[in-house]
Amino acid sequence: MSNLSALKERHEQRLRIKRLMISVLSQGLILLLLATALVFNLLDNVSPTQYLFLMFTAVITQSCFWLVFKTNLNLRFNDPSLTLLQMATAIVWFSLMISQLPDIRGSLLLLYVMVMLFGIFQLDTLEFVCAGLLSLVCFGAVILFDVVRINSGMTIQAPALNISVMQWLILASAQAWIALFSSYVRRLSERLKKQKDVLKSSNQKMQHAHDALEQAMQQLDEVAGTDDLTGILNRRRFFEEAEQRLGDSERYCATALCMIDIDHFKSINDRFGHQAGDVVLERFCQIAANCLRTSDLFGRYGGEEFILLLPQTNQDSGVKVSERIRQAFAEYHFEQLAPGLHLSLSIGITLHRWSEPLEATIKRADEALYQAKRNGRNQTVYQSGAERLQGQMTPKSS
Ligand SMILES: Nc1nc2c(ncn2[C@@H]2O[C@H](COP(=O)(O)OP(=O)(O)OP(=O)(O)O)[C@@H](O)[C@H]2O)c(=O)[nH]1
Repeated sequence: MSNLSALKERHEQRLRIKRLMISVLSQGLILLLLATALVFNLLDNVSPTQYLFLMFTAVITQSCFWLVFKTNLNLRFNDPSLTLLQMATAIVWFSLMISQLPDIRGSLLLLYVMVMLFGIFQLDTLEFVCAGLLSLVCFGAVILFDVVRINSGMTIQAPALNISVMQWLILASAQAWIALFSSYVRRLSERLKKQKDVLKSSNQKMQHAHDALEQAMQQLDEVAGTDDLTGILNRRRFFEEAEQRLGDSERYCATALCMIDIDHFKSINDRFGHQAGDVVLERFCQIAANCLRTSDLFGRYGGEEFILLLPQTNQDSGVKVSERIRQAFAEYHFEQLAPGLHLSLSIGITLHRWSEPLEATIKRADEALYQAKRNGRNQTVYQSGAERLQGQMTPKSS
């Protein structure tokens, strides 16, 4: 058995024991009510010995069930919950009790109905009908037992035969009604289950279609070289152009590289929807583009992360450009999404070292970006290769 199914089995076994505890509690409650009635002398025909006998049989039967569940013996049966067996035991026990309490027999018939409720979701129609018939047979046996004892000359307190027969008929009608009701409930729950499965599989199909569409759009973007949503360079084209620019650059000419990430962008999608997220991305690109020179390279690195290559830019100028973008974006009011909504950026910046691979520069800028996130976001962090220097930091609440 795999770990997962063992875990599931343990969980179900715990549920079965919980269900047993509910039945123990119900029986305990009935015994408590009986004890109260005895203490207040409301039951003339029940002796303490009879009461103790009822209690003893209840304890014995429920302990047996508890042991069976605890030792996992129940797993050998077709229905490991042993619902039918538990119901049958309860029916026999209630019949025993009913036979001893002729004064309140009419009201005690409710207990049979109560037992049937335990099986509504667990038993199939045939098992349910069998349980109902067992209750009728047991109650019939109680009436017959009274008749036999009266005919053999014993003086016992028992309802008149016609009343008993009437009670039996009422119980039979109630059980027939419950059997019909339970089969209706079962059919309904099976229908709901089927509908849920259909819904699940069509959701999966839609998800596959959505993924395929997204993949196709990504491939189109790749071919076009620009990002479909924002219109700036896509990752592949940015790399191609950046490699070329760095290859052509003079040894002593500084080039800065920035990684830019919109803070808490996921929460924008979650709060206002994916389309609102797209609007933010587009707006960010427009704001950033307005802060750049035509010679700067601006690309979408992926998701809500953007990349900037600033040729002929040293540390001071690079940090200034980053801060200009960060501040312009922070000042923008996204009132179409929510009144008073301002968003922020975290930016990591570094200088490209002559002849180092582009990936190494990006890695350093990325580290600076994560430092900016760790510092609390809404800021620019500069990282040179050897030491880390924090750039402008003007945290602004969004
Ligand atoms: N609307 C929209 N969302 C996107 C797009 N691409 C990626 N995303 C979403 O961007 C979110 C990125 O979330 P995270 O990586 O957790 O980052 P974050 O919420 O900004 O958190 P921090 O970076 O730690 O501040 C994910 O929910 C992606 O689904 C896109 O093109 N449009």
